[in-house]
Amino acid sequence: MNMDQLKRQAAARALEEVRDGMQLGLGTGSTAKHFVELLGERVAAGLKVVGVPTSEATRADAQRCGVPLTTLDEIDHLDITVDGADEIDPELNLIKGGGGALLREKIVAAASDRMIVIADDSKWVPTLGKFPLPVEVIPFGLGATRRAIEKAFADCGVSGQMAVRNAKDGHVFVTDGGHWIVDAQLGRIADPASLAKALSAIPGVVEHGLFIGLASSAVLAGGEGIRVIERRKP
Ligand SMILES: O=C(CO)[C@H](O)[C@H](O)COP(=O)(O)O
Repeated sequence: MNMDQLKRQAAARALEEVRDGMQLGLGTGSTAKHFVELLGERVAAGLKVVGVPTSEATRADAQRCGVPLTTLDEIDHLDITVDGADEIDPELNLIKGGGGALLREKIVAAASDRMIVIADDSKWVPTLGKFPLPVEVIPFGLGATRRAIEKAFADCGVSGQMAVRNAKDGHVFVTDGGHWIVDAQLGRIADPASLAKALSAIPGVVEHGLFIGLASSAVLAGGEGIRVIERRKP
């Protein structure tokens, strides 16, 4: 089974948790796209749900698949968000933002009763950090923000190269919110919760890709089948 089939399997398993009448957060990325497509098939067959997309790309996919959409201004909570991840550790802390949608993804996940992470099992890691950590920043004052980020890294015992993300056309990648992303190659993040806190305190940082304590469960599809991992209660 190839990677894409594994992603679809994980998405199909998460879909089993969806019930009639639910309000859903719709993630971003290739795995989340499978979920939106499968959800669209269920909607066509009569399932009643509404979704809040975490990016303009997912909005377009959901519209194409016939999934009714709403906003977090029109409803007061979401039952489940289903989203992918770039890395998942055994505490179900995540690195997200490889697709650049981390800000809306975090807002939507935080507004949800449950967040189900769907992935092929290559995303499962003992410690976060091999995947470059995305930090969404305001372009104004970027030099000062970068220095503050470097200090936060040093205070948290990590270091690594940072680069402003470019889009495929070679221009700076601009998020749906009009911000830039700095990707940081940290290698190993021993204490992701402390780093998340330190980054959140920097004025020019809009959001970062560390999702701490947000995921309720992870559905991992691999060659041996599907594993569902529930987050341990604190
Ligand atoms: O965080 C994300 C987008 O901002 C994605 O969920 C993450 O990058 C995983 O993507 P994929 O399912 O394509 O591997």
